[in-house]
Amino acid sequence: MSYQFITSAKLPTRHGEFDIHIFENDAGQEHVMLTVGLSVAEQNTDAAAISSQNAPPLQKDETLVEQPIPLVRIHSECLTGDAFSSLKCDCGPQLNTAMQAIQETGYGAILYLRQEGRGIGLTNKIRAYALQDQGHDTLDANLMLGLPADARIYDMCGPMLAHVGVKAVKLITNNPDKVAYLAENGIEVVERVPLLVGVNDMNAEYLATKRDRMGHLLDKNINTAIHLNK
Ligand SMILES: Nc1nc2c(ncn2[C@@H]2O[C@H](COP(=O)(O)OP(=O)(O)OP(=O)(O)O)[C@@H](O)[C@H]2O)c(=O)[nH]1
Repeated sequence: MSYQFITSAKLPTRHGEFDIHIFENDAGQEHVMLTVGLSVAEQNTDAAAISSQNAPPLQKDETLVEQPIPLVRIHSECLTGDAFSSLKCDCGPQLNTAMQAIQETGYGAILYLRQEGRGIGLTNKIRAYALQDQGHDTLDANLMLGLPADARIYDMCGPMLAHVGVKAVKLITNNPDKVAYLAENGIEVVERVPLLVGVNDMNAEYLATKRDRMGHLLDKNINTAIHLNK
């Protein structure tokens, strides 16, 4: 699958102003990147394309100040959590906290990947929720539908980060798959920043299942974690 940068613009939010960049894959699926303090890598700008046709290659400026490592969140789409403030998961609070943290550092990105429901899509996620209403956990519900526990891929992250010249990150996640993907694809994860926010009575079991059955790096005491509920 190949991924193409399409367009970008400014996006003011209640957390501060981001640049929003749209990428599309061969199937026309759109992925989104929000950035703060990151510039489009020189080889990706129109100016660079023109200058490379007409001028000798640019020499690296030895006097350039080294940039800090950007704070990055790879976030999979969750319509119910991100838009409707669902209490069944921690997605909305995670997104908001990450956006705020990245604004505070002034240097980073959110990669918002359109793989709803861990990649099984919205309709199947709601089918899985119906099974969860009957008492099944988040993993078994997917399996009972004949679907993988997690159908996501992270292939788009490399090209998206390359667009803004990012080769090393501080990654906000509890999911070891994301760390492994980046490491296997030449993006250094200098630090994993854990994120446990928005814990409530309705999602504590969901988080415990992700910890106990899906390998997520979450503390033993999810129930006693600070309830930020941002
Ligand atoms: N199938 C299914 N998907 C869910 C359920 N609850 C949330 N999701 C989806 O799970 C995904 C969560 O993705 P992320 O926010 O990237 O989080 P993560 O993979 O748990 O890893 P972190 O980086 O630690 O947050 C989103 O695509 C949600 O739509 C559920 O019960 N079933």
